[in-house]
Amino acid sequence: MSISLVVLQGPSAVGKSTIQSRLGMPRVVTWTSRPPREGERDGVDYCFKERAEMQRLYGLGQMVEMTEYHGNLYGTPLSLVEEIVGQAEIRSVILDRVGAEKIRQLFGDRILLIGVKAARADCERRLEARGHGAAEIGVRLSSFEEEVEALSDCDIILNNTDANRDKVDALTICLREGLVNRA
Ligand SMILES: Nc1nc2c(ncn2[C@@H]2O[C@H](COP(=O)(O)OP(=O)(O)O)[C@@H](O)[C@H]2O)c(=O)[nH]1
Ligand SMILES: Nc1ncnc2c1ncn2[C@@H]1O[C@H](COP(=O)(O)OP(=O)(O)O)[C@@H](O)[C@H]1O
Repeated sequence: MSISLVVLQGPSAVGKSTIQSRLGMPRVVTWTSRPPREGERDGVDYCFKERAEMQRLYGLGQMVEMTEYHGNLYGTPLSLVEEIVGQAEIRSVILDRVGAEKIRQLFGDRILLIGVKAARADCERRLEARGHGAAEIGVRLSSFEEEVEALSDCDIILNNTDANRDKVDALTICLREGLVNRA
């Protein structure tokens, strides 16, 4: 087994970014038309792009995949995939189900697809703490159940509830050590 890319998938606020940062692997920074949240930096959290530019590049075949998620575009430009192929180091990326499926088609067994879930009530609390209002939380969690169901295609599912935090931390470290030592 030789993994090139770890993909994290799951509903809003289940803890994908938290787990990604604990994995400690270089991150693939994808593109979005969503405006940056407070504290997010262009080129670090996402490359923040105009919707029209993303659509134009998609039309030119320069995006490997692109998806509309709750009113915003998210996508992976071809250049990022070329970067992954050219590097020995394992990278990580956060994608929704559409992106994960496409990347799996391209990378086959070279991806490890980690599904992340949590209790809906935990996610609501986390989104509230992140400063989202009730309407925004409603939108972000409107596809919660379908997104959790879609995780059945993942290689591993981490149940990142508030109560499981320490367990998930420990598992994430095991995963990192196992993957990096095998690379
Ligand atoms: N297909 C695809 N999905 C992406 C990409 N980047 C991010 N996403 C997904 O977009 C969704 C929304 O991300 P974001 O707006 O950061 O909200 P959050 O999940 O609440 O932190 C998440 O489910 C991500 O998995 C991408 O390049 N391609
Ligand atoms: N197991 C956990 N228990 C409690 N809070 C958590 C847990 N995992 C993540 N969080 C917190 O939940 C919030 C959302 O996590 P984040 O990683 O940004 O989610 P996502 O990337 O899936 O939207 C953050 O404030 C994070 O610190």
